Amino acid sequence: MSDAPTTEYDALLLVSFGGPEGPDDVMPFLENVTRGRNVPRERLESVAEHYYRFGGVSPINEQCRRLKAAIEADLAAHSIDLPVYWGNRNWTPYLADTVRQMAADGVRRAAAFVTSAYSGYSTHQQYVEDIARARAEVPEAPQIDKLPVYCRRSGFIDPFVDGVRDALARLPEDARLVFTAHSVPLAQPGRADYVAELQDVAATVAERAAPGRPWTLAYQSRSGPPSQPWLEPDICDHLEELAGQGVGAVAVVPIGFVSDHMEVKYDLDVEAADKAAALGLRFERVPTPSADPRFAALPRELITESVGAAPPRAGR
Ligand SMILES: CC1=C(CCC(=O)O)c2cc3nc(cc4[nH]c(cc5[nH]c(cc1n2)c(C)c5CCC(=O)O)c(CCC(=O)O)c4C)C(CCC(=O)O)=C3C
Ligand SMILES: [Fe+2]
Repeated sequence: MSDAPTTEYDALLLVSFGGPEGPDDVMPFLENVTRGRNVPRERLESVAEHYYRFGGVSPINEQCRRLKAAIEADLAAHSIDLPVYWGNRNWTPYLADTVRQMAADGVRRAAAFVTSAYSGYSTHQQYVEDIARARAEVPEAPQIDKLPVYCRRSGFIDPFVDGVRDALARLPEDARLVFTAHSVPLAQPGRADYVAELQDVAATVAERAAPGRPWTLAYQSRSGPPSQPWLEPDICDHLEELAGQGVGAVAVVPIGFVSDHMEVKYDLDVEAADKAAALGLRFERVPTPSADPRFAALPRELITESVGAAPPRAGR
């Protein structure tokens, strides 16, 4: 036994959504994501096209590899000896396989950092359920605690603040800020908490990066049957409305995402950017936190706080 203070955790598990890594992965991935969900066939086919346009490769896995490396670098810089594992809900490396490996390595209790910052069903509870399902598949699975929702933490907010300042510096004085997040059905459990957090994050980023500048919150990437109401306004409809009001430039801030997922690369960088061009709107898309060292420090900060003591030092 060492005298160093110990954490209750003996591993960190990075949990993400998962995405295809080639054209043959696209349909099986989409089937994994939508199993038991009410997503129309036409929607699946058009989303498949978004992936094919990028060679069937989602940016999310490379983002996870970079984030994992940045988290490892942060832990090492703080002399914290905690192995980092990575598992996905919907594609390889699957959560259950990672949990099996953790059990084989003797991990007893892990903290989970998920690549989604907010409360709500799609953004929080679904991750908790999928972690539980993966554990149920593995004999002697370690205990896995999801770390708290972190959307209000500076490690998440600060990179957006910097990005907004940079984007506005490239745009005319009257540019508007448009925050955007993934839409969800109005009936989805936890929707009110999700929206309240988004409004709070948007207000905080706007106030810090551009006090007094008008801003709005829009939604993107709607799916589900058209009869079902989802959070609005849609970003493209909203751009049209702004152009109609005489606005000439927008900085679009994807606060609903931690990295450049396909929803950012296609729904914003292609679809919304094309829409803006057609409307004669100047358009800048602000970067996501991605592998920013401030963001990569969050797992360590959250673990340290949850334990109320310093994590173990290397070489214990
Ligand atoms: C709130 C939210 C986030 C943000 C929080 C978080 O980051 O987790 C998010 C992230 C993501 N969603 C992703 C992909 C997909 N989501 C789908 C479908 C859906 N998303 C929903 C919500 C969210 N989704 C909902 C309510 C549905 C309807 C079906 C259902 O209720 O489940 C579908 C099916 C096709 C379609 O319907 O669009 C796909 C392919 C990827 C990977 C992207 C990549 O490859 O880079 C990521 C990061
Ligand atoms: Fe999604």
